[in-house]
Order: sequence, then structure tokens, then C-alpha cells
Amino acid sequence: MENQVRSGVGIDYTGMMNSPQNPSGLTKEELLSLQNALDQAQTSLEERREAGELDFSKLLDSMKAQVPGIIKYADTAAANFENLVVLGIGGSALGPLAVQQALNHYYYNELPPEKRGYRPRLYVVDNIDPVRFKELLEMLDLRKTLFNVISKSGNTSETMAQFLIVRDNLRRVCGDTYGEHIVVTTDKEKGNLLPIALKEGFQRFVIPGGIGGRFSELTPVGLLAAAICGIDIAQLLEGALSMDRRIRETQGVLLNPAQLRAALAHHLWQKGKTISVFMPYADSLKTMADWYAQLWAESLGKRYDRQGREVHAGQTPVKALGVTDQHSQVQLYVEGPDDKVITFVTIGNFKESQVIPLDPELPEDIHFLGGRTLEELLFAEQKATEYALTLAGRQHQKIILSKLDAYNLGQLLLLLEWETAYMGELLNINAYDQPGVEEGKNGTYALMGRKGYDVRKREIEEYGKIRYIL
Ligand SMILES: O=P(O)(O)OC[C@H]1O[C@](O)(CO)[C@@H](O)[C@@H]1O
Repeated sequence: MENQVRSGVGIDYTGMMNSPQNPSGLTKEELLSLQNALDQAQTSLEERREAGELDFSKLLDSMKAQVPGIIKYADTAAANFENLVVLGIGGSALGPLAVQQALNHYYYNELPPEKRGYRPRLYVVDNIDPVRFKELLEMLDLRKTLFNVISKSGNTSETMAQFLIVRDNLRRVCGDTYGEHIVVTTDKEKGNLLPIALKEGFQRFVIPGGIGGRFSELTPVGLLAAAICGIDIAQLLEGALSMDRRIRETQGVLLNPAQLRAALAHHLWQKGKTISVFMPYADSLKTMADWYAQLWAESLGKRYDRQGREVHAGQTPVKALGVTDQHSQVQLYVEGPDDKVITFVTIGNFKESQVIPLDPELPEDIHFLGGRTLEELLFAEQKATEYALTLAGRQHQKIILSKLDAYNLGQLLLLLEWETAYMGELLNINAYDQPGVEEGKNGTYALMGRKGYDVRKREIEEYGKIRYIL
């Protein structure tokens, strides 16, 4: 069955390969032509790993060793609180959100406590919209709420602002015990959050030094919230470790899944496919597309290559959802500019099945649905979209999860992280910094009056003098 792999995570890249139906697809020779570059990438990624740049892979074992401690804290937190609120942004929020949505009940927060295994509801607040924030605080009983403040740098304005508001509210409502409602996840040595946590005695978890936000889901950033909400984090890490080994120990583009995905992306990038669409066919993977978008965009969108030449590299990630977006974006994918490569993500076996009833009294035209299942309809629609794209000469591939569980999700996370690292090597850029984002952060500091940013403030004010406003 095409939407099936025996177990684990597989890649069906038929829709990218040359065939009578897809004459503009890649040939096997084209794929193999990148092998030397991929071998060099593999060597240099191992070196970077040793040097501490790829700690998302290197520290997986030590994360596994932390599991009992995390679970111990998580179980106590689950017994003491009805709500868990994650305060963070970017990599400090998207991973926890994606894993929760993928693995827990879709309506987890709405379930009665016994159906949640008496674990707290989870809210991930990844923005500073004042209306949403105020309404969240109004809705929660703060005496029954735990806040996990997550920031690798410990300096991010948005997260610090959220934290200050929450701390203030907690002090008013909970008095001297307010600190018991805050758990901080941040760097071991750096940032402003750390000294506050130490001074005020908040429970603390550490984000290891060599892991940037977008690569940090399998550290306490993601593991803590997942464990508090009853997700099997040991299995998540087991899956991650198995994919990590598979990628590190396998040679050859046709066998190594990260090399394959990066090679396909790189070939198509060179052929002008500047947009990478990530389209899961499962509502529970919708926020995984948000997580992937940050990973791909922030890692690969770079002005300079490693030699300082201006390259403006990077594919624009687009998030879509099957089948929903078949009725909106797919029109563009099939007939619009030929600048996209589409990755479907499918689940071989859904954990639930839903039969569509057959009613002979109803019009005959809808009888074909009766007796079939919703997942059959979903698979049929996904396959039909593949076919329509192929007929239109559009390139697509599919990541297949045999089923959606913690083990396979861990594998998927590592696959996407490693393929991003490989793509960084093929593009010859630094995939681990984000200088374009820093500029905006500094500008915000300046406009908000942070000490030491006066010159920048004057520059921005100067720039703002002439406006064209209708
Ligand atoms: O975890 P931090 O340091 O608060 O950063 C949050 C996010 O901000 C960025 O630094 C820039 O957008 C991301 O890379 C990161 O995930």
C-alpha cells in the first residue's frame, strides 16, 4: 500500500523522479551526482558535531539520561496544577505545541480531567497580543496554574514581557508562594532569566549551550511540557536516537533519508523551486508545519555563504494542510508559477477510524461514500492531488509515518533537523545563526528605550520621518 511503510518513517519520492508522466522529474544520475558533495557534508557535519555545533544530535543520549528527573518533576506538577502555560516564542514554543497536538487527544484541553489522565491542560502562548494575553489571564485560575517560561537566550523581549506580567499577577494572587508557579527553562550560564530564577528560587531546567531554539524540541524545552501532559518522552527520544543513528551511520543518497531529502531539495532549488510546501494530511500534524517552517526558514535563509559571498540562499517554507488546502491553495500549486516543491506527510494507520454511513434513501450520487471510511477518503484525496500535480509537471514527495506515535514523531523531528543541517552544507551557509532576526530585536530594544541603544534609536526615528500614508 502506497501510504504505508512497514514501520517507522519512510520517504516516497516517486513524484520527484523522471517518468513518462513526469518528464521534468530528476533522473537517478542527477541524484547520484550530488554524492561527493553529500559525502563531504557528512564528514563536515560529523566535525561540526564534535565541535559542539550539532548538539541536537550529540546530546540525545544525555537527554535520555535526564528523562527520570523530568518525569519526576512532571508528575508532581501534574498532581499540583490544573493548567500549564508555556511562555516562549519561536523554537521555545513551536516544538512544545507541535508535539502536544501530534500526540495528545485533539481536544485535550476540553476533556474532563479523568480523560486527560488527570494531567493539566496546556496553553502555549507564543505571542504578545495584548487581547489574547489579558483574556488568558482572566480565564485561568492562577492558583491552579503553572507557568513554564522558556527562553534559550533568556533575553527575548516578548518572553520577558510575558514573564513580568505573569510574575506580577502571581504575586498578587498567590502572595509569597508565587515562585512555586514558575518553572524556568533557559541557558545554564547566560541571559537575564537565569539570575532572576536563581534569586527568586524558581525550579529550573537547562537548555544545553550548543542547541539553538529551532533545534531544541528534544531538550527540556519540549520534553518538560510533554511529560507534564502525559506524553511518553522516553519513546520520543528513542525514536529520535534511532533516526539519528540511521542518518549518521548510513552512506549513500539513496539510503540515507536526510541526504535524500536534502539532495532533492537542493536539486530543485537549483531548478528555481524557491518555495517548499509542507503539507501534512492530518490535523494533528498541522502545527508540525509551523515548527518545520521556522527550522527551514531561519536555518537556511541566509545572505552570505561561509566565505562571506552574497548568496541570498533559502527556500520559502509554506504551511498547508491536507485535505483542507486542496480547496484553497492546491489550485495555485497545480496551475500557478512552477516554483514549488511539495512535501506531503501522511500517516499509514490513523489511531481512529470513522465509517461513513450508507443510506440508500439518499441521492445515488453520494452512494459511493457509504460504507467507506474517512481515512479512505483522505488517502484517496491525497493520492488524487499527487496525480494532479504530476500531470501538471509539479514535483512532490511524501514522508510516510507508519503510525503517529511518540517513537515515530521523534524520528520525524530528527529527520527534519538533519536534512536542514545537510541542506545548510550543500548551500554552504551557516544554518545555526539568525543575523537577520537579530537586527529586528536590536531595533525593538532601541525603540523601547533599552540602555545602550541610543544611536540605533535615532537612526530608526530618522528613517521614520518621511511616511507615505493614505
Ligand atoms: O529561546 P529564545 O532565546 O527566547 O529565542 C526565541 C526565538 O527567537 C529567535 O532567536 C529568533 O527568532 C529564534 O531563533 C528562537 O527560537
